[in-house]
Amino acid sequence: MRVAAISIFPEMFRAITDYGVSGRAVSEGHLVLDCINPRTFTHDRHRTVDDRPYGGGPGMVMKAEPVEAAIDEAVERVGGEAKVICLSPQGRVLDQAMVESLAAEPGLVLLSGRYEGIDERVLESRVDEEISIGDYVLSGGELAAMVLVDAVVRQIPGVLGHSQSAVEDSFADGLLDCPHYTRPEEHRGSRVPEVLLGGDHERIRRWRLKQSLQRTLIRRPELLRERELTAEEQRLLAEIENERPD
Ligand SMILES: NC(=O)c1ccc(N[C@@H]2CC[C@@H](O)C2)nc1
Repeated sequence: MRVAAISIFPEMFRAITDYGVSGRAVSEGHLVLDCINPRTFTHDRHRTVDDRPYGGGPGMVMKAEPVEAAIDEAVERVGGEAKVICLSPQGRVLDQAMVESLAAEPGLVLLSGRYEGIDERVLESRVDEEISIGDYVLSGGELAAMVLVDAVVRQIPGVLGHSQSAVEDSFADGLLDCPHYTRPEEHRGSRVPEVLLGGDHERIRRWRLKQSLQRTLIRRPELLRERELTAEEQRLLAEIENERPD
């Protein structure tokens, strides 16, 4: 997948190109991430990318010209067919379904604003979609862009080894993840659940599914309302309801 990130702080993206799963995706060629700085497309001595807001008010606004020139360069780098996304609190909130659909795109241009935002004429004319990673304000779109790239890159075949299949990711099946344990069996007086110490894989699978259902019911019940439940999941939920303290 080819991604072009537009930001006045391109170095920030080392956080995903130089580490972990996304870093390996880059080194193995599953992900190509170009960073493009609007400042490159300024022509004044101070390389100005921002200016005061019409109508007054605090802060500065990113000028349309340098950002649009950066978008042109980004679309070319990505190879023409690119979805141009701006990260902002005004966007549709990212969820796993959107992540999976973005992973199917041939190329993405991710626009990260700073200051109070980007001149609206850029959003109107050059941005296909605004996406938010949640209902809170950040100082810039870069961290949101990196969250999106990390989630999307996990969906690319070959990025996660068999041992980490994205299919088993908690949100992949619409449930919260089950608890995880590793050695030692007893830690500060707390023991690993016995079922996990045995070798009965079917019993372990069922226990993990029940744990995921229980956690989802307790912490995020709205996720269950949206989800088709298998017969087995319905049975396990009934068991959970019967076991719940009154
Ligand atoms: N929740 C989010 O995804 C989000 C994205 C961007 C952002 N802040 C930038 C700074 C200026 C403007 O471009 C938007 N805050 C929150």
